[in-house]
Formats: sequence, structure tokens, C-alpha cells
Amino acid sequence: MVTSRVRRSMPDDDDPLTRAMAPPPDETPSDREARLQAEQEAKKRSDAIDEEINQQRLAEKKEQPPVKVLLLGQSESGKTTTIKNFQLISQPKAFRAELPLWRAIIQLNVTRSVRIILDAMSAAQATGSSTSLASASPLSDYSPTSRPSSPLYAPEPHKFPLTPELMKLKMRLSPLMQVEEALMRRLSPSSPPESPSTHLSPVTNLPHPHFQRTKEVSVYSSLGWKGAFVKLMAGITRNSMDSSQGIDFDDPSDPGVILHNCSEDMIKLWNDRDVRRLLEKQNLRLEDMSGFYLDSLERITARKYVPTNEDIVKARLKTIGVTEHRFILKAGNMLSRDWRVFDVGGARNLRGRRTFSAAWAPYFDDMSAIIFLAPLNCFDQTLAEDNTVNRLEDSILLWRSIVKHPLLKNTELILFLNKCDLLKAKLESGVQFAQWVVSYGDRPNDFESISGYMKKKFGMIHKQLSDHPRTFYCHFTSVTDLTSTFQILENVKDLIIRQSLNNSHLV
Ligand SMILES: Nc1nc2c(ncn2[C@@H]2O[C@H](COP(=O)(O)OP(=O)(O)OP(=O)(O)O)[C@@H](O)[C@H]2O)c(=O)[nH]1
Ligand SMILES: [Mg+2]
Repeated sequence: MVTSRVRRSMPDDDDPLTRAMAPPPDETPSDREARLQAEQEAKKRSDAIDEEINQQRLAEKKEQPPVKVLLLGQSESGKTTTIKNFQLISQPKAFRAELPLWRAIIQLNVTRSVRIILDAMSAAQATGSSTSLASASPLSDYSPTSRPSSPLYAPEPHKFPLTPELMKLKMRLSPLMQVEEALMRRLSPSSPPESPSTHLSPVTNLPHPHFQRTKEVSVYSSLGWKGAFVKLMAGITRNSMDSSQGIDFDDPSDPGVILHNCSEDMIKLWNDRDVRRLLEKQNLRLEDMSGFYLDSLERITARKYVPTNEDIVKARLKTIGVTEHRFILKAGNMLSRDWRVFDVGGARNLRGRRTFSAAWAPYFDDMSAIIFLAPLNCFDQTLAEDNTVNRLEDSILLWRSIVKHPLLKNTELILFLNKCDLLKAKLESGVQFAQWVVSYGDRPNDFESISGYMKKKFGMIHKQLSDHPRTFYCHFTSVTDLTSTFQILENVKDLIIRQSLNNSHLV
């Protein structure tokens, strides 16, 4: 009664449709019963139709094989970062549910960056203890004519007198190294030593043996380590826990406490002019390295720091092995489809000059598409696995082997020329592309010319080595940029679905 009175006073009574649907004002009780019965019948029919449509959709979906996509590219090319973009599109809630985990990884990334600086300071203090690096074997197209100052050909660490103030900073920051260990324990809570779910692996793309003890965290993706971490965190339930985020800000053993206490010193260290000069002399471009957050220290070391989606996407966790990710994705106005996206670890055991890991080939068989990531900023860097191999050259060799692989002759290849943001920053800082890629000659040292040149190189290989003519799909990407990557993945989804429909009609 109350409801109808209220509704009568609502302005939508003026709506002609509402007036037409309203029962007649002189409706008798038997008319009303008949009307309600008719409405019930109509609803039943409508529900039955909906159910039929649903069943039809399910049946159609069952008939459709899953769309399978394999992400390939050298280590640190951005494969896992691309997966995170897929997750954000299709499972944003699940993505946020892993917040505590990513917060720990980000903290670990920060401690690693600081450790690199502290190690550089120690190396600078040491006298005469350094040995020179193995030099890269010159290659006609991707090697410098003269050896510029770069990580490939790093000089001995310079003797560098540290001011008393810097010495004090260094001492005050030493607790951070324990934080690193604590975070590692947290991230590999129950793994037996012979099959670690996360482990420290040496970072070898740093320019000098002094830095070889700097570790990078990696993950054997198949071992369910995320589950173990989340369980560990769930075991720590306190009143102080922020229930919506799953982060316990008042946990005294939270590494965030020490990070917060060291915050001011870390900021001072990173902004110190002498430290910057030292890093430059040691050819250490931390901005170019994976998991770089030093420009956001104040925010990231805040006591109540909660990572943003952008922070999570930037977090660096090296992959080992192959992980299958399942998504339900919709392309355009087509029906949703099951997608299986495979993320592989790109680091290879380079014996001799092998171009790609045999470990990837078993996944080539029935892929709908391959997304191949080639970072463009890395023309002056070497592989972490082998500091005699130029990264850009390695990407090109890898691309060649994928394009001509017989099992992939009918697979769509989609090229992401990635890390465009870092390429732009590097060129703006004055690094000369032609010093590394000799064939580039005296063309302009700007992003448009260089990216266009590289697209042509990759495109030429695609044309020459494909078994039969196929379309060259290429995107310039910065996969840490969520907005542009969202658009690109929309296009890629559309393309892959259309191609897989075409192929299934051909069969
Ligand atoms: N600035 C910037 N950073 C990027 C971009 N793509 C990836 N990264 C960063 O580079 C690092 C390595 O990226 P990952 O996605 O872990 O690389 P991966 O190919 O999965 O590497 P592996 O697991 O070792 O095979 C991460 O810290 C990313 O945040 C990019 O386009 N721009
Ligand atoms: Mg990875």
C-alpha cells in the first residue's frame, strides 16, 4: 500500500509507458487475479527463452576451442607485464586480491636498487681489486665502431672518495640488506630447497663483477607460490589489518617498517649529486633497470603504502618455466571465449650462440597466435645470461628463429616493439643509437626515425623468412602504460579472434 502510494506520487507516473502498463483504476478482484496469472505466464515464457539463449551460448562456447596465445621474447622484454595487462582487463578483482604479494615484490625491487647503489659505492672505495670484463665479440651490424662508455664495455670502477656524509648514509642504510633477506623468506615461505618457488638468482647484466652479488628475485611460476604467500598472509590476521587490502600495516615484522624508517636516507642517497656522478661513471642507468621505483620513494615507503595498478604492473619478478593463464575475454560484439595465455621465462641457458630455448617449442603446436616482445631501448645492453651478447641483436635472432619455425608457419605473429618510453628517455639523454647499430649510419637520433628503422628490420625478416606471405602485425608499445596497452590489446584480441574464426571455417 505504502509503496503504491509513494509510487503514485513519483514523477514517472507522467511517463506514457508507465500509464499504459498500470492496471485499470476500476479493476475488479477477479480481473486482478487473471492479470497477475497472465503476467506470471509471460514471465515464465520470457525466462524459458532466456534460458534457451544461455544454453545455446554455452553450447556454442563449448564447440569453440580455446584461443591460445604464447608470449615470447628475451628475459625482461615485458611478457609478464603484458600478462598483467590481460589480468587487469578480464579479472580486475583477482588482480587487486594479490596486492599484499605485489607490495612485497615492490619493496624487494626498491631494496635491490639501493643495494646496487651501495655496491657501487663499495666498489668505488675498493682499490685495485677489480678485474676487467669479458669483452663482446664484435658483430657487423649491432656493435659499436669504437667502444663507447656503456655497460657492455664498462671500465674498472673508479676510485671515488666518499664524503663523510655519504659514508654515514651508507651505514645507516645497511639494515635494508636484512629487509631484503626477510622479504625473500616471506616470498618463499614453504618451499623445499631443491624446488624453490622463489629464489635469488644473480643479476649478471651489471657492468662489473663487484655487482655480481646483487640478486634478483625469480619465480618458478608453476609451483603455486602465490597461493603459499597469500596463505601465509592470511595466517596473520590482526585487528590492525586493513581488511579491504589484506595488508597488516602494524605488523612489527613488516619490512615496510624499516623501509619507512630508512625513507629519508634513501631519498638523500638517490638525490645525491656525487652518487649520481658515481653511477654515471660506472655506467649504471638504474632508470633503465627492471623494477625501478627510486623516483617514487616517498610514496612507496609511506607507512600505509598501498600499490596502485601502475605500481603492480611495473613490479619485476623474473619468470622461470611456463605458466598458463586462463581468461574469459570478449572481442568486439562477439561471444566471450576462453583464452589460454602462456607466459614463459625468457632467460636462456646460452651455450654457444643458441638462438632460442628448445623448451619453448613444445608449446608451438596449436597456438592461435604468438605475441613476440622485442624491447627497443636495449640496443646498448647485454643479456643477463651472457654479457657478450647484445640484447637487440639477440631479439632479432630470436625473431628470425620464430618467423621461420616450421611449426609456426600458419600461426599469427604479432610483434610488440616494446619499452618505447625507455627508448625515448635514453635518446633524450643523449645516447647515440648509431654508435651501437652501425648500419643506422647518420640518420637522425630521434624516436620516430629509430623506431621506424627497427620496424622495417623486423618486417623485412618477417617477409623474407615466412613460409608463405602473411600479414606483418607490429605495435609500438610501452606495456607499463595501462591506457595505451588496453587499446592495443583490444585490437590484438579482435585480430586473433577473427583469424581463429577464419581458420576454423577453412578446416
Ligand atoms: N618503462 C617500461 N618498463 C617496462 C616495459 N615493459 C616491461 N617493463 C619492465 O621491465 C621489467 C621486466 O619485465 P617482465 O614483464 O618481467 O619481463 P619478462 O619478459 O617477463 O622477463 P622474464 O620473466 O625474465 O622472461 C619489469 O620491471 C617491467 O615493469 C615498458 O614498456 N616500459
Ligand atoms: Mg616474466
